Formats: sequence, C-alpha cells, structure tokens
Amino acid sequence: MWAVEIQGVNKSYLLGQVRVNALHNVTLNIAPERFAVLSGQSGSGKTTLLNLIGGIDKPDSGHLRIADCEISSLDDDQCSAFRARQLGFIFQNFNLIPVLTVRENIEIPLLMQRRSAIQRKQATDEMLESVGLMHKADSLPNQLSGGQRQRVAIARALIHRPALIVADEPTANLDSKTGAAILQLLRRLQREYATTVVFSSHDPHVIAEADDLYVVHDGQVTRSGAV
Ligand SMILES: Nc1ncnc2c1ncn2[C@@H]1O[C@H](COP(=O)(O)OP(=O)(O)OP(=O)(O)O)[C@@H](O)[C@H]1O
Repeated sequence: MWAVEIQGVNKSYLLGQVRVNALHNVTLNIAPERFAVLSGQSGSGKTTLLNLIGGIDKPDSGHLRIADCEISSLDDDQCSAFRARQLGFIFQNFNLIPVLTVRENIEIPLLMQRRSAIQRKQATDEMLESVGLMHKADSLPNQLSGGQRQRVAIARALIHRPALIVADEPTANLDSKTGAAILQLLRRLQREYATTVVFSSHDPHVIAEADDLYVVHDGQVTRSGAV
C-alpha cells in the first residue's frame, strides 16, 4: 500500500478568461513512513499539488489515493471526516487560532474526534513535552516566537497520529537557524510516530533531508529518487 498514490492528475484554474494549467498529467507514488520533499520554483505547482493531496481541493481529472482511500471521489463531508482522521497540516503562516491557548490549539484534532477530556489532556501533555513547549501551554500564539508557533503547529498536526502530514513551506517564514531546528524536530517526530510527511520547499537543507525528492516544474513532476 502507498501512503500517496497519484495517477494522471490534472488541475487548472480559470483566471478571468484565461485557463492556467497548474498540474499536467501528474503521476507519483510515495511509500509509507517516508520524508518526501516537493521542490520547484515559485509558481511550478507545489501548493496546488499539496492542496490535492490534503483533500483541500479536487483534481479536474485523474486518481488520488491517500492512505488507501480514493479521496477524489469523496463528497465534501466525507472528505472533511477523512482529513480530520488521517491528515495533519503545517503551513508557512502557522495558521494557529489566535484566541486559543497553545494547549487548546494542539488539542483541536482530538476535539474534532470527540475524545474525552482525560484523553485530550494526556495526549496534549505528551505533545507539549515532545515539542518542548510545556512552559508555554497557557500562552496565546501572539506571545510566542515564530519557531515556537511552528512547534505548536507540528504538535497539532501530529496529536491524532495521522497517516500523512502535509507541510507547505513550513520553514519559509523562519530564519535559517530556527528553520533548521523545526526541520530536525519534524524529522525526529516523523520517525518516532512512523508517519509520512510530504514537505514542499526549495531550501537545499530541506532537500538534503529528503528520503525521496520530487521536482515540480511547470505543472509536471519528476522523481529524483532517494537522496
Ligand atoms: N486560485 C488560483 N487561481 C488562478 N491561478 C492559480 C490559483 N492558484 C494557483 N494558480 C496558478 O497555478 C500555478 C501553480 O501555482 P502554485 O501556487 O501551485 O505554485 P507553487 O509552486 O506553490 O508556488 P510558490 O512556491 O510561489 O508558492 C501558478 O501559475 C499560479 O499562478
């Protein structure tokens, strides 16, 4: 079974009267428990591809199987339920909820799964320890540094033990030292939690960490093989 199986996927956007072909006949497979990096220039199609893998958007044609589920054929409710159970997301801009504390942000995926208060507390404490933020549990996101915010986002992405984590340039808004620390943290937890990560970036340090590298160019994807 593949963690991500994509066959003949096409995606275009209508920009006024002009149709922009963002992805053209993309076929790729990612094995479970890999740290897969999508690299490519700005505008090459990385975010479009991650949005399809994460079930945020749908392809015009082709097949997408994620964790053994054909997500391109799910309706909106089924897709939301699938995302809540099987996927974790990490974004460039952190996307934390500003009025919730660090602890409350991290436990959101467990609330969506209606886990009990005791289960949520136990799992959140474990994640706070893993990402080194126990001392910030009751802080709000705007009281944290960029690196700390991304640690919260990593904890939130992992807490429900998803099959796959989709990370769209999560180090792009961080200085190089903080970015390197975030990369190492995610790499360590990806191994510890035996999950698959699909990470988009054009940073050579991220590319050097890849188990598998895919290069996106003008909406087409080629595999560069194990690094
Ligand atoms: N909502 C949209 N409407 C119209 N065109 C879009 C839309 N989203 C993306 N595009 C176009 O699709 C192509 C791929 O964009 P995409 O955002 O996937 O690239 P990217 O590789 O993620 O770029 P970056 O590294 O700058 O984020 C680009 O030509 C872009 O202009």
